[in-house]
Amino acid sequence: MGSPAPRKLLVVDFTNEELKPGSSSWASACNDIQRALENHGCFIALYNKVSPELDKAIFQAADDLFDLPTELKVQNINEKPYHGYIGQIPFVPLHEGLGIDYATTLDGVQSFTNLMWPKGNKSFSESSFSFAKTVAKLDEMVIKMLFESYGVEKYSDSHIDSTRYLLRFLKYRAPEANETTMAFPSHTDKSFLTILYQNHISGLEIRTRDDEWIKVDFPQKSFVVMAGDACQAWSNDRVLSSNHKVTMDANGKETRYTIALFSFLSKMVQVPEELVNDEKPLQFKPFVHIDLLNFYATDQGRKSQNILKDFCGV
Ligand SMILES: O=C(O)CCC(=O)C(=O)O
Ligand SMILES: [Fe+2]
Repeated sequence: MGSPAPRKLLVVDFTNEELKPGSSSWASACNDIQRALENHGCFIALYNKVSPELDKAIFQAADDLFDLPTELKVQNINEKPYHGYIGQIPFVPLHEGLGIDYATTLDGVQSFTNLMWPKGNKSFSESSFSFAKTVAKLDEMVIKMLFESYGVEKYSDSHIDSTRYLLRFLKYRAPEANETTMAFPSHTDKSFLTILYQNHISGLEIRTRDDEWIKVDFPQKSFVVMAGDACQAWSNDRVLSSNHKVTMDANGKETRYTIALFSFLSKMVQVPEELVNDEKPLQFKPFVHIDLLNFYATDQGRKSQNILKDFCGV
């Protein structure tokens, strides 16, 4: 057994202009990212490409979206599980969320915007599109670094080319007196990576490998980058897709918003042969990414204590 993972999350500084492939800061960031994703399944990214204007606009967009009548919001339907409207759930009363599929394409953002605002909403569509594109750049950089850290950078371009992004607007209202503070129950993400951006209200907690829950207080304007189950499978069980949940402060008065970018692969999720050896024999069979979500949406999938083993274990 190795030593226990440190309780503090690693911070990776993407604002460093020297962070270019081939530089020493790039190489050490690659190692840091691998270690963080293996130990905790997530890290904090300092990334300054979201301007103060875009930051303001994206939370304004969230306000405008959640202010719409419920009858309209429930029309955000997607055949892919957990992609559309989620809310009005009695045991998760604080939470509501909506998702823009194909959020880094104009078509994806336009069709969502037109569904919610038949007369259009330029500021909503522009800020959502711009935010998704900007955060997807961070996602791409993390993929490049993670792949390089494992010596399989030759696969990163084809991985990036077949990535689809889902942008979710997540709202957690403050609990009323004597109401539950559990705002989003414990789960692992089914994505490859998830990148979270929050307003000034925290609430995210993650469970470490040693089964300890840690509160994630990330500096304002920074991001949490988290590995999903597909990344854990791809890495042949090296990376951790950590359990996480959202808990609101019982005495808090303000709404928490999270804008989350989830990445999914449109090609097979497959362990690179370089990550299989005698010490680490193949753990998972190749699978179609969306089938993992479809499995999770079944009774068996939801009850599973080890979804990857049950879904695609060798
Ligand atoms: O709001 C957050 O910080 C976490 C959201 C989350 O875990 C999810 O949508 O999968
Ligand atoms: Fe999550």
